[in-house]
Amino acid sequence: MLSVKNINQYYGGSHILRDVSLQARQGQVTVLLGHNGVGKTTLLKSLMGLVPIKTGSIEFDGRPIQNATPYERARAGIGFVPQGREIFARLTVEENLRMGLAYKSGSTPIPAELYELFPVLRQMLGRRGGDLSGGQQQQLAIARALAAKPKLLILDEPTEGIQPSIIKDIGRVIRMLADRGDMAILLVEQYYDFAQELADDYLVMERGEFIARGPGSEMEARGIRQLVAI
Ligand SMILES: Nc1ncnc2c1ncn2[C@@H]1O[C@H](COP(=O)(O)OP(=O)(O)OP(=O)(O)O)[C@@H](O)[C@H]1O
Repeated sequence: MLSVKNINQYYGGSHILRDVSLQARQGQVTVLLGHNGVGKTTLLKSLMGLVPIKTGSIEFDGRPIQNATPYERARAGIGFVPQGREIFARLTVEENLRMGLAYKSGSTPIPAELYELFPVLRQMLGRRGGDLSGGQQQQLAIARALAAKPKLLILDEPTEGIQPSIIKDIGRVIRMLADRGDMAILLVEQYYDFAQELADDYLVMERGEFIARGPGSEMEARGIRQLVAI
């Protein structure tokens, strides 16, 4: 589904991503862990085309996309839930969901399934995004990314600052989407228990490189909890 090979990225003279390679497969949750500032968000932004890469290739659905614009990548089927959610505070919940369909034709309906995944959104359709709680905004950000039915869903720290009951709901949705088998999920996460529970595969980044990777079932035995502990 997603195949990334030897990406190198720089901010000015700082070498941020160093020969990063990874795969995200359909029906699986690939979890990326690492301390603050190691380059996780930069990697996700590189995958979305929001920051340029110097070298390396990104293949999605069998096609190279490393030169495509963010818009083209979204259109190709990549949904992105950014760190901090980036909800449009002055737009309603419904308008925020419609933004997820912005590149589709005007008559494309908001999939009803989104309200089954996140029932709270249906009750709040007319409310402004900025008036939602942090957890509700996170659910809205995920639903907005799902509106266009992506084949790859990328999430950047969806549990950050969110209360435990909503974290559980979000975890359930991520697992369910992966188990359905038609979507690949790439999850950046610092909350170890959440990451371990969801991971089919894991990657650990340090200073722009992967220092550990393997099946999620082996995370505990391989001491990944200690490796990423703050
Ligand atoms: N726009 C930018 N210009 C210059 N340097 C940047 C920029 N954005 C990030 N950096 C630097 O690149 C490095 C990687 O940052 P990045 O945000 O990718 O890390 P991260 O692993 O996602 O951290 P966090 O968990 O805190 O979000 C950091 O040293 C950061 O200071």
